Amino acid sequence: MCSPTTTPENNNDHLVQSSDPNHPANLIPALCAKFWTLGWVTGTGGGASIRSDDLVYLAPSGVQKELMKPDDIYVLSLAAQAQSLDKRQRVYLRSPANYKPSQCTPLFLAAFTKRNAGCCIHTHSHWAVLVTLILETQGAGKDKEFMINNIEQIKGFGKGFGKSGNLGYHDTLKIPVIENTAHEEDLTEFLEEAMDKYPDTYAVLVRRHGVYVWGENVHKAKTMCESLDYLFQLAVEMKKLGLPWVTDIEPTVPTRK
Ligand SMILES: CSCCC(=O)C(=O)COP(=O)(O)O
Ligand SMILES: [Zn+2]
Repeated sequence: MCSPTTTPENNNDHLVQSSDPNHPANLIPALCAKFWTLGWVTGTGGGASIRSDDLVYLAPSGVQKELMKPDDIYVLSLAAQAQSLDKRQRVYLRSPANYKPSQCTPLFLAAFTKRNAGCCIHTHSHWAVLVTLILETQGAGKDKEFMINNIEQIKGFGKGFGKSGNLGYHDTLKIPVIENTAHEEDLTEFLEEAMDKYPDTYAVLVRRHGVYVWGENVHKAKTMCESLDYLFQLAVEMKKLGLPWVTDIEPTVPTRK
């Protein structure tokens, strides 16, 4: 089914046709195929979206994300979307036939418009879900953010939107947690709220669901998503061993003789 802005005759197919493996229409299927092997996008859940200047590339909804082809990709213009009178109506430059756009679309758009991200990844990783379940057992108040420090992989994270450099080993990484909703789109207002409350965050956990991670470009979003998944898995194993996620190890200054 095409959106009102496209017809089968004018579906801007050229926007998803490129021999460049780094073109977003080629990269989204390639990334999702890799993410599927990690258990991040199995059973049609999860996905990824890429922004290139004004254009946003999106997957269809409910498809096996590891089997997607460039021809399945939706393309949306942020400028056209901003000018649209009805903000809930999406303005697609290209709509593949017989599909609906990903339910994650408004959440991806939040990362692009509020954080100027170039890529946003949504996973249903077991580790992300388990971390939110562990936090849930700690009760209201303590269940709204995941915190960890003094682990080398924390250096895989940027300091925050508009800031240069990465977090250090002794810095505490904080990832907000929002509650799940019956429909993915309804998460948007809570994701945006979490972005406002945690202006430096590059990720938001969704309880009993997964995680959204974004970055300035594909490389940075992927690096942070991988680092975060590593930390979530580590945190689950640490919990089993009774080890705390946050410790007050003092920074040591090496003395040279
Ligand atoms: C079993 S997946 C349920 C929907 C969801 O959480 C998700 O991330 C995938 O949504 P999409 O519309 O992209 O298939
Ligand atoms: Zn999801």
